[in-house]
Amino acid sequence: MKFATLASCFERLQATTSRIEMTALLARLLGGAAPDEIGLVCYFVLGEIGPGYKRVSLNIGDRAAAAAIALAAGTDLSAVEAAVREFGDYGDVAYHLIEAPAAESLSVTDVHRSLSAIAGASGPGSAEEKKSILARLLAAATPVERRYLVRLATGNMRLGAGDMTLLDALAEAFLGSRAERRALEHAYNISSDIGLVARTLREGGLPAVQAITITLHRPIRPMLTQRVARISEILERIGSPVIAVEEKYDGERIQAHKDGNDVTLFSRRLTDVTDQYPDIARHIRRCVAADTAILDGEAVAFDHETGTYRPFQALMRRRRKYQISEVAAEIPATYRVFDLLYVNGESYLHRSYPDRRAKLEEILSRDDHLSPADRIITDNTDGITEFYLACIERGLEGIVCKSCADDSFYRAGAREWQWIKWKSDYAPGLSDTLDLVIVGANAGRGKRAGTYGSVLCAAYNSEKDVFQTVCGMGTGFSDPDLADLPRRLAGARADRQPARVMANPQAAPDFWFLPAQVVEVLGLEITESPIHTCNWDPVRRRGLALRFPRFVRWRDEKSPEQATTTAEVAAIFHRQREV
Ligand SMILES: Nc1ncnc2c1ncn2[C@@H]1O[C@H](COP(=O)(O)OP(=O)(O)OP(=O)(O)O)[C@@H](O)[C@H]1O
Repeated sequence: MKFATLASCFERLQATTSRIEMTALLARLLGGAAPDEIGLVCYFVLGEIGPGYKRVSLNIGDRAAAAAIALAAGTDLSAVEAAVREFGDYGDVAYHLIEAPAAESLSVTDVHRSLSAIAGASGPGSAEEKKSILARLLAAATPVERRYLVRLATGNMRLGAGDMTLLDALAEAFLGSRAERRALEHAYNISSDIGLVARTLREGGLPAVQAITITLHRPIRPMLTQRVARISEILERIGSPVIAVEEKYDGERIQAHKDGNDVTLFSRRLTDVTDQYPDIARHIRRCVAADTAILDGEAVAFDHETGTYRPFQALMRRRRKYQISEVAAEIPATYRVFDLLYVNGESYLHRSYPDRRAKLEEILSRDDHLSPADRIITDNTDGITEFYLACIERGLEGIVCKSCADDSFYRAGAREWQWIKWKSDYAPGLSDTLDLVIVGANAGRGKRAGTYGSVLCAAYNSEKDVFQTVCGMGTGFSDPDLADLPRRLAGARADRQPARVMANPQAAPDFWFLPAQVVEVLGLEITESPIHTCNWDPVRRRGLALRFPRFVRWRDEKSPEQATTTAEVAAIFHRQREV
């Protein structure tokens, strides 16, 4: 496939404000891709050059992009900088500034090869090498291609298509309808690699996709928890006669892959964080009695002298330090394992939670640094409440209740009623904060001139793969947070309402943003609203809104699709009413 075909599809994707049209455009594009290209096309659409978990970084910053554009255009840096002031985007600068006619016709594979060479360049002289590879690509390209080459290289693709939109498009192209997306989702959930799913589908059809299996060092998308409004609802919601109540740790979710002595650790966003936790990798080598295994658990900072857990912030301090081995000694992390997904070549996803837990206990030799999550088994609410209070006393964040039924499988990537969390109350009305996605902002006035006065926040509708607004938020920010807002949001600026953002005209902000930044928000209650589109009822012309939202913190470890869902907001609203 010619890269020009891709670039012209990208132009159309950017111009559309309809998700259905976006899916149709992508389906047509994917339908025309050859087996060895289709995976690359998927990565490019997502603004990447490989599966997200591989952490392939091109490391082309604004300065390097400017230098490459100058080289390809035969001008100096000051001309590029002037054009950046005029157009505001390096892709547009490359489009306008480089005048040479396209030297050759680039294929998708050519572009991927060159970008991979840029990613692979390291050591002294690599900055020069990256610049000249990019300049050569730009010189060979047409103006529209240049726009997207620069956006790919600088990590600013901003097409607004997410992985679920791509799965819909693949289903439409190869299985006849978007309704078939579910058939592809499982393969994606256990491989976290949309390129692989696309390639397999293109080559071998649905049976081949269904044969995709768990592979070590390739992350599985994590199973997630639901929430309820009252502790007394937990048993009824889970629906199994006995449940397990586990301690809830306030640390970082870590999926550990052990392959002999080779250990890989993945974060909640499925990036490789092995370098961040050399201590945990060591404990896993020592304490896991299996040749191969995939564990799910939480890394928590633990004070071995006092035997108490330390807060999430302590763990995050490790991240900022360069010399991780030194900080690891100062702030040791322990690994509390709550699930087993795979052992000695066998998937455990379709085993019940009690079976998985029994095997987990069999293969773990527990010590201070690594142990299965502490828990009780109970059939009554008093038992749950007692354990919860004891957890809070020990400085934990709360509990996670889990079904023990025969069908309590590990549902990769799903948020269902098999796992329910209960945390200490943050606010009188809500039992939890929401994680929302910033999709817009209003200009600041007075004291806030130069930054934003408020941001427009949205929840994720996972059924439709769109973002629906829930509130405008202007309070809770510290002065430094406020001052930093424009920088934080700069990369996501969009010149019109993005296709996957649903907002009513009354809520239209001064500036739009593509869904990228996730923020934790505290609020008083959920109410009906004629303005916000969360769970929009077209007949009553009402959605749901969060009242009195306050900024709590940034959730950089979450992707927009991992934000609070509109279904969760609806569940909170209905339960609030019952109370
Ligand atoms: N015993 C446990 N079982 C499952 N998850 C646990 C447990 N202890 C701690 N956790 C953590 O709790 C998280 C879910 O609760 P929480 O609301 O704190 O996190 P979140 O990031 O806001 O939500 P989510 O991960 O569900 O999107 C899990 O992702 C996991 O990292």
